[in-house]
Amino acid sequence: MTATKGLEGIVATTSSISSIIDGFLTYRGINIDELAEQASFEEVVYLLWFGKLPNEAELNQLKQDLSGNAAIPAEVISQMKLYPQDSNSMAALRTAISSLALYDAEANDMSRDANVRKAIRLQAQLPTIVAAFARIRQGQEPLEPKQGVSIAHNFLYMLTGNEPDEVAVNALDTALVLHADHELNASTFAARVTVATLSDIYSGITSAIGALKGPLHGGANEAVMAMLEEIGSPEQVDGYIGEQLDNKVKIMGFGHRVYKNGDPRAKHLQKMSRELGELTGNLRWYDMSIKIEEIVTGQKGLKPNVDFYSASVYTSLEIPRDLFTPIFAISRVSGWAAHILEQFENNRLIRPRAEYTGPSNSKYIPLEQRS
Ligand SMILES: CC(=O)SCCNC(=O)CCNC(=O)[C@H](O)C(C)(C)COP(=O)(O)OP(=O)(O)OC[C@H]1O[C@@H](n2cnc3c(N)ncnc32)[C@H](O)[C@@H]1OP(=O)(O)O
Ligand SMILES: O=C([O-])CC(=O)C(=O)O
Repeated sequence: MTATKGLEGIVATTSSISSIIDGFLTYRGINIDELAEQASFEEVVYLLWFGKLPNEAELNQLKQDLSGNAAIPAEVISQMKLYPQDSNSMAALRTAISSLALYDAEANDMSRDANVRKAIRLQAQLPTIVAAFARIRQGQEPLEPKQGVSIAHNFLYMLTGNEPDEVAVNALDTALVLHADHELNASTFAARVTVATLSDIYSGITSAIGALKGPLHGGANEAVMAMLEEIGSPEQVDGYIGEQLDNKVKIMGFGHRVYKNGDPRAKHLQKMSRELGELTGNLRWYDMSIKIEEIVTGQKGLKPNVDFYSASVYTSLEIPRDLFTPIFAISRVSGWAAHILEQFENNRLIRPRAEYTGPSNSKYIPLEQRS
C-alpha cells in the first residue's frame, strides 16, 4: 500500500453532476462559460439537483419554494444573538446550519423526497443566516426575507436593508453561478464522506462548511482581500509579491490542484472586477490584482483561481471581507446538496486506507516503569 499525498489524481467516485476535463468545467455537460453568461443561479440549482434545465413552470416552482422557505426558526436567531460579537463568520455559519437540524421535523428522514425538501430549505435558509449574522453583530435586527425575488437580490436586501440595484444583483448572481459546483473539491468530498455513513444531510453540509472555511479552499477569497488591503496600492505590489515569492510564501488565490492552465471561472470574475471597478470609480483593487497576476504568473507560472478576482468583486459590492467565504457557501450548498443526493442514490461507505509509518513491535510499558 502506497499513499498518494493529498489523494492527488485519485478517482474516488463516479458523478454525473459536474466535470473538469482538459481544463473545461461543465455542470451536467453544459460549459460554465454559457452558464455564467446566460443562466440564473436558480436555474443552475435546478440543473444540479434534477439533471436538466428547468422549464418555466419548474423554475417558477423552485423559486417559489426557495422564497417560501427562506425564513429561519426564531430559536436559531435567538441562539445567534448569543454568539460572541467577534465570532468567525464561517464558524458561526457552521454552528447555525448545524442547529437548523434541531428544528427540522424531517431532519432524520432519509427518503429522497424528504432530502430534496431539506436541500431546498438549506439553500433557502443559508443566505438568511449569513445576513442575520452580519446584522446581529452590528446590533441590528435580522430582516425577514422578501418573497418573489432571487437569492442574490434577497441576500443583498437582507444584508443592507436597502433595495439592491440591478448591477449588484446581476454581479452576485453570476458569482453564485460560477461557485455552485466543482466536481470532487475538498468540501464536497467532506460532505460525501459524512453522508456515506448514512448520516443526515445537515451533518453533510456542516462538514462541508468546515472544510470550505480553510484558506487552501474557500477561505482563500477572504485571504486575497486581506493581502490586497495589506499591500495597499498598485505601486507596492512589486515589492510585496517579490518578497513573498522569495520567502516561498503562497500567494492566495493562485494555483489549483486540478487546473494547471488556468481556472475557467477566473476570467469571468476578472471581467466583473474591472466592470464594477469602473462603475464605482475605484479601480484600485482591480489594478492591484492585475499586477499581482502578471508577477505570479510570470515568475511561477501559477494562474488565478476562482477565489482571486472574487475578492475585488465582492469588495466593489461593498460586502464585508469576512462574508466572502460565507457567500461561497451560499452558492456551493447547491453543489453539496446535489452530491449528497447523488451519494444516497448509490451509497457505499467511503473508507480508504492509510499507509502505516509508525513504529512496529512496540511493547506496553506499565505506567510506573515509564521515564
Ligand atoms: C475554491 C478553491 O478552493 S480554489 C483554491 C484556493 N486556494 C488558494 O488560492 C490557496 C493558494 N493555493 C494553494 O495553496 C495551492 O495552489 C492549492 C491548495 C490550491 C493546490 O495545491 P496543490 O495541488 O496541493 O499544490 P501544492 O500546494 O502541493 O503546490 C505545488 C507547488 O506549487 C507552489 N504553489 C502552489 N500554489 C501556490 C501559490 N498560490 N503561491 C505560491 N506558490 C504556490 C507550492 O509552494 C509548491 O511548490 P514546491 O513544489 O516548490 O514546494
Ligand atoms: O476544486 C477544487 O479543488 C477547489 C475549487 O476550485 C472549488 O471548489 O471550486
